[in-house]
Amino acid sequence: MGDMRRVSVGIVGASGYGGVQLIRLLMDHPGVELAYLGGESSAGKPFADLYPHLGHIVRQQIEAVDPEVIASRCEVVFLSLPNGLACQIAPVLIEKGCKVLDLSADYRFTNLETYTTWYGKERNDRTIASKAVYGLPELYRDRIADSQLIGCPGCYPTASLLALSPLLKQGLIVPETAIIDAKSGTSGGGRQAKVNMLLAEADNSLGAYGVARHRHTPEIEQICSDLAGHEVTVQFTPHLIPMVRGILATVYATLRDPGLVGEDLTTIYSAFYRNSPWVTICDRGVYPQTKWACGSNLCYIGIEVDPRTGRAIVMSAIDNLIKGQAGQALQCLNIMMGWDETLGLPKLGFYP
Ligand SMILES: NC(=O)C1=CN([C@@H]2O[C@H](COP(=O)(O)OP(=O)(O)OC[C@H]3O[C@@H](n4cnc5c(N)ncnc54)[C@H](OP(=O)(O)O)[C@@H]3O)[C@@H](O)[C@H]2O)C=CC1
Ligand SMILES: CC(=O)N[C@@H](CCC(=O)OP(=O)(O)O)C(=O)O
Repeated sequence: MGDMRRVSVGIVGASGYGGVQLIRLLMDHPGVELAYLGGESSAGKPFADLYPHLGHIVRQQIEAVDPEVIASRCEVVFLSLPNGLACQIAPVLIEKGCKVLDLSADYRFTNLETYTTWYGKERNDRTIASKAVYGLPELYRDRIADSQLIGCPGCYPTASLLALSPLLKQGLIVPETAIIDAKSGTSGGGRQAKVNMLLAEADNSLGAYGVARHRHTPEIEQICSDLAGHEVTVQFTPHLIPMVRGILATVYATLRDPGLVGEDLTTIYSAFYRNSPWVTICDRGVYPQTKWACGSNLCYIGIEVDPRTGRAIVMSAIDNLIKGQAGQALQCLNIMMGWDETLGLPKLGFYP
C-alpha cells in the first residue's frame, strides 16, 4: 500500500464540518493527496487559521471556487456545500473527466421534480443528474464502482435505510407501516451560526422538528421504493438532541409473518450485511448507543421483535459526520478506485 499512486483530490467546502472531517480522514489515506481546498467566506485564508490544531499537518490556503481550475488540478473532487451549489459546479467537473462525490442533496434524487418540490430549486443539469448513483455502498456497491458521479446520502437516510433495508428487500414488513423516529446531534446542522444551535438553546432540551415535512423523507422513500419494488411512503420524525455528534434512528414496522422472532431477524440481518465491513449487527438483547459509533465509520444495528404488536423494532447508530457524511463519501471513493472499502476509515470510535 505504501507504494500506491496518489490520486489528486479537491475538497470544495473545506472549511465546513464535512470538509474538515474529510481532510482528517484523507490525511491517513495512502491513495490520495490534497490538491485543492475551496470555500467562500474563508477563501484566501490559510486552513490553519480556521482549524489551528490541524495547521501543522495542513499547510494549504482555502481558495475561491473556479471549476475549471479545480478540474485542472484534481482527479477527484468532493463537494461539501449547501444544497443547490453542487449542481452548478459538478457539470464542468464531470465534463473535464473528474470523479465527483457530492455530499449535498443535489445528486441524490432520480426524479428531479421531487428535488425541486422539496428543496425549492429548479435544475437544468438533467443529463448529468441522470448519471448519478446513490452513494450507499451497502445497497449500491456495484453501481458506485462504475460511476463518475455519486450523490452521497443524507445522515438521517443513512441511519434509517441501513436499519430498514433487509426488511424491505426481503419483503418481511408491510412497507407503509414503517415509522422512523430519529435523533441527531447539533453538528448535523453544519457550522454556520444558527440560533437554535446555540448552547443556551439546544442544551437541556429535546424536541422534534420538520414533523411530517422534513426533506429527508422523500430521499428515504425513494430508496425504500426501490427496495420494495413499488412506491412506498414512510413516517419520518427527526429530533434535535443536546449532543454534538451522532444519530440514533429507531424504526418500527409491522411484520408480514407474526411468527418471526428476534433471532430470525438477527440471522437475516447478519446474512444481508455479511460483506459490509461498516455494518455491525449487535448480539441479541444489545441495543446500540451513538457513543459507540462516534468517531468511526461504523453503523451499529440492534434488532428486536415485539410479539404483542407484531412489529420489528430496529435501532441504528452512526456518527453523522463520518458514516453519515464524510466517511461514507470516502468509502464510496475507495469503491470507485477499486481500493479496499475500509482504506483510511476509522474502525474504532473515540470512546471510551
Ligand atoms: N453535517 C452533517 O451531519 C451532514 C451534512 N450533509 C450535507 O453536506 C453538505 C455540507 O454540510 P456541512 O459540512 O455540515 O456544512 P457547513 O455549513 O459546515 O459547511 C458549508 C461549506 O460550504 C462552503 N460554502 C457555502 N457557500 C458557498 C459558496 N457559495 N461557494 C463555495 N463554498 C461555499 C462554506 O465555505 P465558507 O466557510 O468559506 O463560507 C463551508 O465550507 C450540506 O449539503 C449538508 O446538507 C450531509 C450529511 C450529514
Ligand atoms: C440536526 C440538523 O439540523 N440536521 C440536518 C440534517 C443535515 C443533512 O444531512 O442534510 P442534507 O440532506 O441537506 O445533506 C437537518 O435536519 O437539516
